[in-house]
Amino acid sequence: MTLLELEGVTASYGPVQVLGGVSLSVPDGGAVGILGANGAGKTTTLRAISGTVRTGGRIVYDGRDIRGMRPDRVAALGIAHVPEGRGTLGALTVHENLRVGAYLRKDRKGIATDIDYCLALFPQLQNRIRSNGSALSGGEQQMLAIARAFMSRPRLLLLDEASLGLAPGTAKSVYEAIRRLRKESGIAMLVVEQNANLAFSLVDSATVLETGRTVLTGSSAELKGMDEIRRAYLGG
Ligand SMILES: Nc1ncnc2c1ncn2[C@@H]1O[C@H](COP(=O)(O)OP(=O)(O)OP(=O)(O)O)[C@@H](O)[C@H]1O
Repeated sequence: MTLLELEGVTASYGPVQVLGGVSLSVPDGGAVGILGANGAGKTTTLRAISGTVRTGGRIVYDGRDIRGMRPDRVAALGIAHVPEGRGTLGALTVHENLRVGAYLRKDRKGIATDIDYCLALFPQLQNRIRSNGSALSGGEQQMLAIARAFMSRPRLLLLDEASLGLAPGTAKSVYEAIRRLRKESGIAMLVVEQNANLAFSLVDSATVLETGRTVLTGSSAELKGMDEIRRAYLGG
């Protein structure tokens, strides 16, 4: 079953149109990547879904058109966005950040269980549980941002450049945790990732954007076998 479908999505910042026709679909429980050069519109595509940029076209999630919906309503439908730059709350502790992620939930027991799960998924956070978000390393902040998104128990996770600015070993372990989260939770994922090797370690298929338009979609295996993809994204 298709969980999310974008058809001919356009988006503008003020008078400047930056998406001219993005189409992609994410199966329920699937993981899909968005590839593209700097400025191709990857981040804006995620913003179009979460309702933080003005959009046209069709964005259908779980059978309903969510285009133009307010971000808080989109979130309440089960879409969690981990933005580029992470967006953890620096003045709150790790524990408080996790609780903020669960703000719409009422199941206290489930929340406590899920906090334990996050700390098992990201053991570094366990030692930092009373530290402020601002005191964490870049890698720990990224882990916290993902964990906080999980705390809302989303059906779809929008993940923007989770490896940005991290040392290669840290980026790798963050992606290992995301793969585990995917396997254990079944959350569908739409993933923007500059490091295509990391992206392909997680996603089943990907869409390639060029100047705000979808130009190619294929399974990870198909795309990795294409010369132009290897040259542009895989360094080979
Ligand atoms: N807030 C904004 N106001 C105006 N223009 C913007 C804004 N954010 C992005 N843009 C422009 O929109 C275009 C698409 O940007 P976007 O960030 O979606 O691309 P991207 O593929 O995610 O690239 P990157 O990898 O560099 O983040 C770019 O030309 C960018 O300069």
